[in-house]
Amino acid sequence: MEELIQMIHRMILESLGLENHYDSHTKSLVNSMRFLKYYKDSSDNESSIALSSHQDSTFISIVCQHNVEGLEVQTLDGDEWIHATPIANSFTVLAGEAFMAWTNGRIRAPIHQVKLTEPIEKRYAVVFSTTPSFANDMINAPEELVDAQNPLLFKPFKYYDYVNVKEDYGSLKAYCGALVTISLLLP
Ligand SMILES: O=C(O)CCC(=O)C(=O)O
Ligand SMILES: [Fe+2]
Repeated sequence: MEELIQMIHRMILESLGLENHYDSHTKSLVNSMRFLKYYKDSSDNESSIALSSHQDSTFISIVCQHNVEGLEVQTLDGDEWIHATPIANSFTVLAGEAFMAWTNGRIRAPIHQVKLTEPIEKRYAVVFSTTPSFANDMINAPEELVDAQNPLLFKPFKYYDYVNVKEDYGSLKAYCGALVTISLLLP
């Protein structure tokens, strides 16, 4: 799994022309694995939200749904939820806020949720994630990704400081979004 995660990081960095950052970037990662179990009340005939909508804080999360659907990803315009239908022998990869900030918004952290619909009563999932290491958790977009057309979107921040207060702020933008000034040229 670690190999797969590293490969995904490499593919993202290569697609952004950041090969020279690969070694320092991968050295600053830690891997984690979570086992999740969801229940739906059997008296509840409607679909129910088992995990409310959120953006992951991580760099990436690899979700294995064990062939029981439920993961839904919101479209960018916020109008629709796309079902991430489980496919045998495959995983769903989600980018998180750490990657969104580090790539200066090139990689988006989608809003997602878990919804259980009839007849599902129980669901297991395994999530493998990468986050910054405790020793080096500063998230600072490489200068190659910041220019006049792509101003810095998030001020440099310490990842674990943010994770500790994430619930109070509600979004990374509210925590450290950089002010984008728009100058109007009046005639
Ligand atoms: O259970 C899933 O499919 C997704 C879990 C998830 O989004 C999370 O743990 O952050
Ligand atoms: Fe998530």
